Amino acid sequence: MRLIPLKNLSDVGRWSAQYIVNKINKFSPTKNRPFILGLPTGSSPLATYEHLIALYKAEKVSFKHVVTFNMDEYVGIESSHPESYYSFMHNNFFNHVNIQPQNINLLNGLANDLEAECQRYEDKIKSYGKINLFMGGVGSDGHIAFNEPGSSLASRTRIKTLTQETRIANSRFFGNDIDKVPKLALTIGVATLLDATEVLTLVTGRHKALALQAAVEGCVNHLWTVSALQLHQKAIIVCDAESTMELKVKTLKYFQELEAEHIHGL
Ligand SMILES: N[C@@H]1[C@@H](O)[C@H](O)[C@@H](COP(=O)(O)O)O[C@@H]1O
Repeated sequence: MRLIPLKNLSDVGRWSAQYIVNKINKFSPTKNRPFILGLPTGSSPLATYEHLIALYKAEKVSFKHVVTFNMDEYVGIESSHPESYYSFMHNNFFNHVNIQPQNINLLNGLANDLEAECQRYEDKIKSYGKINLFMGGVGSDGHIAFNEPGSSLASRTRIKTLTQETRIANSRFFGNDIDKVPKLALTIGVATLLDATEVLTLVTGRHKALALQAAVEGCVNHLWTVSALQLHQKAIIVCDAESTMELKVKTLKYFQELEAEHIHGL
């Protein structure tokens, strides 16, 4: 695991966006060999999307041959609902870059057969081989995508019941009314995420400090699904200073020293 401790959310956004752009450019994607990028929603990636859009506008990157797969979607709300992950992604990223609509993949939380929809998604990911880079965030309870505490670390894309903690956290997007927050979601599984060639996780804010501790210092454990990143060959966590509050001084110093020595830059 590589831990990149930075100062604040803006630095996390800038670093992660530049990392993604470098990966896309190095890959030199074409129509027949697109770059496959996994994406999250939430507050954590907003700065990253802003920087990605700025880099696109500065002609430092093209998304023409990038295919995206989002991590998750609520069940039961229209894609046109302002808080659907479909709306979030279009408003905050897709509408501002040159991605081709047919290259955008999102789970359909209104599908008649939700299980078939999850299988379709897994099959579509597999049809591309591997996701080259999956960016994600983490919930304050350590969930990745919507893999809530107790999710199987071998899980695949499926329907999940959201915990009270997640619904309370996400009620800020629904006028602080928990009754308006969907109770179910479709989400990629932990194993789906771990299949990606690289996983880039963004962790910011003091309320994520226990989740970061579980990810870096804890045991691999299904109650903190983010800890499964320890099983991945190429996991990078980019975090701000606030989120490191629960890490041992020694742990933080170790990763800071490693990064200072890092000779490959980004
Ligand atoms: N399903 C999403 C996760 O993918 C996200 O990582 C988490 C944290 O969101 P935020 O970045 O807003 O703290 O919230 C939701 O539960």
